[in-house]
This record gives sequence, structure tokens and C-alpha cells, in this order.
Amino acid sequence: RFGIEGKLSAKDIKIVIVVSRFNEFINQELLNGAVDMYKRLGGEEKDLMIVKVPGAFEIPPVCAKIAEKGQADGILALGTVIKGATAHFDYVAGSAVNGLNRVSADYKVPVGFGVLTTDNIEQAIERAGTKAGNKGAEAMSAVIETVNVIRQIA
Ligand SMILES: O=c1[nH]c(NC[C@H](O)[C@H](O)[C@H](O)CO)c([N+](=O)[O-])c(=O)[nH]1
Repeated sequence: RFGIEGKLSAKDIKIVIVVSRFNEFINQELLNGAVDMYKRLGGEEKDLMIVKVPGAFEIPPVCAKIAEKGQADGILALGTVIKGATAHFDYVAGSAVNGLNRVSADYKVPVGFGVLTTDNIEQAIERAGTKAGNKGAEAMSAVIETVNVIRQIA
């Protein structure tokens, strides 16, 4: 059998969004875009849960717990890491992406990567619903599609 691809349908797909508060001016827009996309793809309120954490560094462990308890068909991680004066950016951004890769691999659960890692605030705003689109909406679409792919393989 060849040609597996995932439909862009959120029907009966349980999604948990884990969103961080740090840079919440941006993250609120990523969340708005993600929720809007979920509804547009036919997702229902009852199948969507939103979990807030302090910063991007705390996203992976919470995603791991959600995945371990089998509470979601797909997980969407939303956050914004903006390069500041310190090297903190590298550690936070690196730990977020490495941590999420582990969750996805360890629990075989699709994880949408909606964590912005930008050099400055302008770039973050561009990706949170202005000229470069909305990374939250894009990542939601990607995780929905991937859940539908996985369902055909299992
Ligand atoms: O989500 C972010 N957390 C950030 N730091 C906080 C980090 O995620 C943890 O919450 C904190 O270190 C406490 O564990 C950021 N910076 O420091 O720049 C950032 O840009 N984005």
C-alpha cells in the first residue's frame, strides 16, 4: 500500500496545547491562531485542552506527562524564545526543541513545534499573525495532519 497522507481534519482528534507565559504578548496570538485552526479543521471544544507553563524550558516535561498518560492524540507546543543579551536563549531554545523531540520519539505521539526562536521581537511578531503568518496555526495544522498519518500506519 503506498501513498499514505494525512487529511486536514481535526474530527475526533484530542489535542493538548502546552503554551508558555514568557513573552505572552506573542504567545497569546500563537494560541489564538492554533485554536482558530483547530476549529476550522472541525475540532470540537471538548477535545481541546490548553495547559499553561512558565517558560519554554518547562514545556517538554509537561508534554511528556501528558503523553505518558495517553491523554492526547497530538500535542502542540507553543512558546517564544527571543535572543536576548545572554546565552540563555541558546540553552532555552535548545532544551525546548531537544526535549520535544524526546517526547515525540519516546511516546510515539505527534508533537507540533510552535515554539518561535527568533533574534528579535520583530521576527516574533511577524510569525504570530502578521506578514510571516501564524506559527501557532501552522503547527496545529501540521500536528493534525500527522495524527491522521499515524492513524493510517498503526
Ligand atoms: O519561553 C522563554 N523562556 C525564557 N526563559 C525562561 C525559561 O523558559 C524558564 O521558564 C526559566 O529558566 C525558569 O525555569 C526565555 N528567555 O530567558 O529569554 C525566552 O525567551 N522564552
